[in-house]
Amino acid sequence: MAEVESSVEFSSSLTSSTLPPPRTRIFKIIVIGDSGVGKTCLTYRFCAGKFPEKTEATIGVDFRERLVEIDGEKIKIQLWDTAGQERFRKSMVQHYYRNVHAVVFVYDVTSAASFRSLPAWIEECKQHALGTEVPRILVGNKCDLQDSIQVGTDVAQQFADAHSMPLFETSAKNPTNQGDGSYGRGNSDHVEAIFMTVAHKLKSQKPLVLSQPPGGPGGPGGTVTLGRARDDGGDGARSWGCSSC
Ligand SMILES: Nc1nc2c(ncn2[C@@H]2O[C@H](COP(=O)(O)OP(=O)(O)OP(=O)(O)O)[C@@H](O)[C@H]2O)c(=O)[nH]1
Repeated sequence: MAEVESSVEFSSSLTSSTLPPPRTRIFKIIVIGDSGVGKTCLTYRFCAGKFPEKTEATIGVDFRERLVEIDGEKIKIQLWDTAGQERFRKSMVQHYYRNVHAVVFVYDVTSAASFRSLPAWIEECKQHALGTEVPRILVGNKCDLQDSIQVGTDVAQQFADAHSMPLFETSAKNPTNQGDGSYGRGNSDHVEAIFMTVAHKLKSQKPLVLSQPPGGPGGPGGTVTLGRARDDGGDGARSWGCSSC
């Protein structure tokens, strides 16, 4: 990070004709929450534009990325889809909390237990030195399952307010309006809007630049070795697992 910031200062003294082409900024956003709440489906929806036909429990961490343009600047949004199951997390946890720009906490609106787990996820972030200065949002997923809702909007909103986070309720499966107007707007993709909101917020802050480190997304000079474990195939999504797991 420091290296990048100093190179930006250096560049400002050059004329535009001598400037190197701008590097694409990368926003690293981690997505955390209980197993089964839909983290993989949400990240896949944003990066591949569809609901995955089949998912398996994430092992370690998968990451997916998508290049977007905000106010004329190309930005790479890198979503780190973390494992919800404790036994699949242990070895990776300390690595994916490095150089994080924003955190997305996910619960399942049809699972009160996943909502009750949120304080533990927030605590884990704290323990990894992620303070409130890092933008955080709360997402209630699976809103398409209207008949099975266990976590009402009111209680979720109270929780979000208490933790100074915006709340979004959505569905990775059907991110457009379900007819009652409770989530999604018209035909717009609500999941898309959620992640783009985070990206806009990050862009509007003091530049938080993370250059693509040589050897993968583990962070500049990171010691973690990430090896390709699975390829989702031609949709801009990539999956990685810890080669030592
Ligand atoms: N109806 C409905 N089902 C969903 C939605 N999102 C995810 N699911 C289903 O919920 C199950 C779990 O989804 P995943 O995305 O794998 O959950 P996860 O949070 O990544 O789970 P871990 O990898 O174990 O941490 C799958 O069967 C999905 O098809 C949604 O918005 N609506």
